[in-house]
Amino acid sequence: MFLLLKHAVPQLAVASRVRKQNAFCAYGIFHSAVKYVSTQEPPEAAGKGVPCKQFTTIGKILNTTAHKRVGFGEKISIVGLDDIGTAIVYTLLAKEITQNICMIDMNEEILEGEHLDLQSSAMFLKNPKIISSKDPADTRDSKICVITTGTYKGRDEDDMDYIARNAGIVRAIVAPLAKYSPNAIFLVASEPVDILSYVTWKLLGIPKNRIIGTGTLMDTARFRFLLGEKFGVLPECCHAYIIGQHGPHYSVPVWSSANIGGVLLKDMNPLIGTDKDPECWFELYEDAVKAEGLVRQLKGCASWSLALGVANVCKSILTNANKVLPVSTYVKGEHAIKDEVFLSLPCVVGSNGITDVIRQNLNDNEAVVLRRGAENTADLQAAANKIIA
Ligand SMILES: NC(=O)c1ccc[n+]([C@@H]2O[C@H](COP(=O)([O-])OP(=O)(O)OC[C@H]3O[C@@H](n4cnc5c(N)ncnc54)[C@H](O)[C@@H]3O)[C@@H](O)[C@H]2O)c1
Repeated sequence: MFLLLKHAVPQLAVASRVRKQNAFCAYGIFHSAVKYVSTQEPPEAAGKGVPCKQFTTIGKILNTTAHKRVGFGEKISIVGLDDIGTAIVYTLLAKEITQNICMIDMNEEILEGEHLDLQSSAMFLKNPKIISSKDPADTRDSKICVITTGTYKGRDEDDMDYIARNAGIVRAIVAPLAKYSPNAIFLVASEPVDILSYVTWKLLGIPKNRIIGTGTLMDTARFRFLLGEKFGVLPECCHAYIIGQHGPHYSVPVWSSANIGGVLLKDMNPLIGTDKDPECWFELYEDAVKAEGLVRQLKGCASWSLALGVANVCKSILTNANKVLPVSTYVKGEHAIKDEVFLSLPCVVGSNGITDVIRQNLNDNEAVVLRRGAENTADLQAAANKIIA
């Protein structure tokens, strides 16, 4: 079932949009007379009580008075529908994590285009229910709201200006989302992800277990990929984490507990991860955290990998799988962190969001870098605090 249009009616005043409108009419979905295409409602009679011929035909074939009940599963709303948001929607549908999606953006053309594209794939999916809208009211009763709105940092832009701008965007969207889905879990993917997770928590005042930032999930995924390549085993069998602040500056590769099949790498190579290691394993970490910037330089943004990561978190929530994932959470008090910040630690993710934080046995150096990242995040957060005060 595809629903659209209440809030995305094309602007007929613009010539090119008129052409687009006509093209869409062939599908009968963007025509103003057709508000909904629904598998749940029986066809209405057309005109003044005279049944439409088409519906008469349907009535000869089907018992149209019987309502067809379709189970769509729990609803996931994705806010921000450019490269990242679109990749997330596609991944959620293709991996059959939910059949109940709401796509929100302020750009009507993106909404229409993506909706039409996805509608064309209904035959290959499981007849999903997809709503496209500018109106946050359409996210009502979401189990998860994924935030991917944002802007990228300008080449010479000051950190504080960039943070303030993206905090302002989050401020504009999260309160209406929480109004319509008061029990939702908020999954923040927008950058800077740790600070925007904090901003979401501060603005909404909801329990911290219901705010999850993608944090170092992708740093860890890339780290495990590179380890897997070295050892010739699946990345998921490389038990290694990058924690702390997302990105290349204050994230922490936890070499002290990295293991393959229960064998600690540091037991085989006590210098592993240090700059004194003759095997230079620290380069794996450096490559992992630099990869996102490289992808961005080459193709705009790391959309597919992040989408799979987000889908993985969503699946753990919807199935109450209690997966342990390195995601951004409230960390004050963990590892002697004094600042009120969100950073990544291995977290247990289930139907209530983050239900536990794993207390890793970090070595002194790892704990120091983690705390330094917390201080740096708190300093940068000052720009966001001004916006949300
Ligand atoms: N967490 C990670 O690992 C990671 C990786 C890559 C990118 N990102 C971040 O993900 C975010 C999205 O990336 P993208 O390439 O899709 O970004 P983008 O800036 O191209 O797209 C953002 C979308 O949000 C929409 N939008 C902006 N303000 C809105 C509002 N108030 N209401 C509704 N829609 C609004 C825009 O119309 C646009 O479609 C960025 O913040 C980016 O930095 C995160």
